[in-house]
Amino acid sequence: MQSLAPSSTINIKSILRTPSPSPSPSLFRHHRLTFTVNSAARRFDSAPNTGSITNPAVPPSAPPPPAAPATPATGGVGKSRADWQSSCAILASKVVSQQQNTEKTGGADNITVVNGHKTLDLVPVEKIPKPLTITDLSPAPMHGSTLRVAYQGVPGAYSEAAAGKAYPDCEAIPCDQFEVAFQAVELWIADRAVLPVENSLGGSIHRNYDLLLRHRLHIVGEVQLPVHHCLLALPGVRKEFINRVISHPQALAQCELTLTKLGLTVTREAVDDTAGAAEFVSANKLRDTAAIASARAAELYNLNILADGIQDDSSNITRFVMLARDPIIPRTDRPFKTSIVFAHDKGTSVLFKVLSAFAFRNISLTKIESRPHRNRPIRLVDDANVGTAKHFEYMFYVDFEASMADVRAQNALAEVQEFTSFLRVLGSYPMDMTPWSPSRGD
Ligand SMILES: O=C(O)C(=O)C[C@]1(C(=O)O)C=C[C@@H](O)C=C1
Repeated sequence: MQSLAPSSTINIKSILRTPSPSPSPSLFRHHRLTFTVNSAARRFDSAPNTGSITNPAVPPSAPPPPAAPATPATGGVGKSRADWQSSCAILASKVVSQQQNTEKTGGADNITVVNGHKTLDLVPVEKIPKPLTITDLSPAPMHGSTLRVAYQGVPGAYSEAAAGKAYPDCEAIPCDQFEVAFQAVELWIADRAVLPVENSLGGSIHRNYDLLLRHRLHIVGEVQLPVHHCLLALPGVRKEFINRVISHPQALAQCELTLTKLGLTVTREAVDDTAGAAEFVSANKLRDTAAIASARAAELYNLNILADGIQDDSSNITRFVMLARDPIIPRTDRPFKTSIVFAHDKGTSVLFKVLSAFAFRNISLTKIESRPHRNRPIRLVDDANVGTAKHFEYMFYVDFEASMADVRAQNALAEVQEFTSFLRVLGSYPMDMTPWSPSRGD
């Protein structure tokens, strides 16, 4: 994975207004994407719920990329997939013409006719383009051959490490908010986003569940990352000097007991990400503040490691999901997981009925999460319902261990749809099966 040095920030609006049709890759290499509300961005925020099953086995037609700036040209080949395909067609027709011409002239003449025009520089026979295969038709990077992966945070964040684990040769693009990572993919600035959804100690990262519903991206994979926290401070600073510890709220929660054991019953302050906390201590030369972050963050921001492995549990794992504009085609030849979200209007025991649709088919659930329904969070009930002052409405997120290509999953979902007023498949994707051991400092 290519690492990115942090520096000043740019915003999506300015990227979209860049007049050049091919923004330089270095633009991204040194900047962090920030959030500026613009009309394009708002369009995605308000994506309506369909209330119907979205089947990842049937990829929706991809939206056209936005204006030219977001679709850089790569060499002589066109910018979009359509350009690229028509380039292939032109090349192919050149080859045919060349062969015909060679037959006629014995190969002496290298001028030929393509689509009625005389042209030079024929494609040599040994470079005849290969026919398209099914892999050519799967979602491909739009920025040359390097996959661009958006993550929240600055270099040194665990999310950057997760992006590298998910896509080893990717170019990781730091974003200042989760929402920006979603938008970077929607606006074709990035090809994928890798975002945390739950941690073995701290629980769910609710913000990302809410954003999954508000945006139209698909879950195409998952990675589990052992998270090994360090306590970082400026060189020369000792633990006794510290009167404040800053980090991402999840990281603070994951180290709460250990901090107390270390005698650091000091102010704890939440910031956007762990590496950002390290960068802040370093940039402001704070001698009374420590950051909880990775060993890589210590290296990047020239901090010392005061304590290593300070997470309260050595098996501290964060699960990240990989998001893309298009779903992947589900398969049955390896373990798959499917994530859905649903809501129901009325009826009794709906949740029980939904869960039993999976239980009766021996499909294991790996996660269930409820979130207050954003549009109708609280409804007051009438006086007859004495004792229940308010009625909450929820969206339920469920992960189960089966592929959408598995007939059991299809039948279960058909049944779930009968009990629910809204159902969406967020993605059907290969399970991360890598065995993990207690987190190490890597
Ligand atoms: O702050 C970071 O480094 C992140 O990547 C975010 C995050 C999170 O959101 O949970 C990721 C992994 C750790 O659990 C702590 C923080």
